[in-house]
Amino acid sequence: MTSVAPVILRVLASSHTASAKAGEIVRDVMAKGELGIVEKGKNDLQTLADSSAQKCIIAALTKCYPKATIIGEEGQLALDDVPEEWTDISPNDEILKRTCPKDLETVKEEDITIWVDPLDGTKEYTEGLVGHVTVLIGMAVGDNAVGGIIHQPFVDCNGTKGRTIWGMKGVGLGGFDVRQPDPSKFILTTSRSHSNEQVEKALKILNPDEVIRVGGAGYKALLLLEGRAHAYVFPTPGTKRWDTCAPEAVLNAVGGILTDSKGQLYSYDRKTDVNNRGGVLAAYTKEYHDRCLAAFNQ
Ligand SMILES: Nc1ncnc2c1ncn2[C@@H]1O[C@H](COP(=O)(O)OS(=O)(=O)O)[C@@H](OP(=O)(O)O)[C@H]1O
Ligand SMILES: [Mg+2]
Ligand SMILES: [Mg+2]
Ligand SMILES: [Mg+2]
Repeated sequence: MTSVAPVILRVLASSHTASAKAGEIVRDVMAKGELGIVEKGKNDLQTLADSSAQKCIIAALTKCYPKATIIGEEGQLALDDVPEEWTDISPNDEILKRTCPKDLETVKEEDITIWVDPLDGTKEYTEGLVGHVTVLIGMAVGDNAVGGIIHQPFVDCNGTKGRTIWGMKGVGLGGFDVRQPDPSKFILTTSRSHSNEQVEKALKILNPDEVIRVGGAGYKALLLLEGRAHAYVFPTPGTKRWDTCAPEAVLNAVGGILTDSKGQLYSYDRKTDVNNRGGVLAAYTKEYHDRCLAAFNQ
């Protein structure tokens, strides 16, 4: 009899495939050109791609893991019109072959909370800045973000459309080569479309050599892992738990950190308030996270 991988690894492996399917949907909506933009709130958009990609991910993961809790940015969407092929996913083999960390081996399906942001960087998507767009699927056990997928629908990888980066603490990172940032520089990344006075004040205090303004929490986390920025700074409310769960887990997989702007970890428990009220401060290394905290506390 072949042994079955622990459920947390299987959820990560299935999420890998679901994110790629969602990415295909995001590309298809863009190719058809009918985005169906609706304004959910102030400077907060939803398109047909956001809702369709969420339906795909939630329908697929619910089918495989009915006892897990799944929370999606776009709320409760009816799943009765989801085409069969959107849910016909097989888990990623490379992830299934990995050794599960001891402390996650006994996690049960019902202990897992899955945070889904079907399209991170919607504002940028509607403006054609598709390189900023990611599909985010984060896995939490109790308060902790333990696994994450960051899928880039518009980045090609080895001849296939879309690139999927995955991470799990104690397992590592896949789909991406991390690079250290230039130690002689200090480069920050922040929001392109949701900045405000508080953010600009913090950037001034940190006095960076450069500020890279891009869309999406997922894309900003990738800039950290690519060594293009030293810290992700957004010291104001706006992002939600589905924006940060996957980026936090992926950063954690290689020793990175994501907290609020005071250095406090967020809880990803299913019952938590979804708002990241304390903002976001993230870095690939503790050194740069500490440097920002020290500057804020002066
Ligand atoms: N003020 C405000 N109001 C509503 N929503 C907000 C706000 N600030 C950030 N966000 C959401 O956070 C996601 C990332 O946005 P940004 O890249 O602009 O900013 S951030 O620096 O990552 O916070 C992005 O998520 P998606 O909705 O998934 O695209 C934003 O909608
Ligand atoms: Mg949104
Ligand atoms: Mg988002
Ligand atoms: Mg979104």
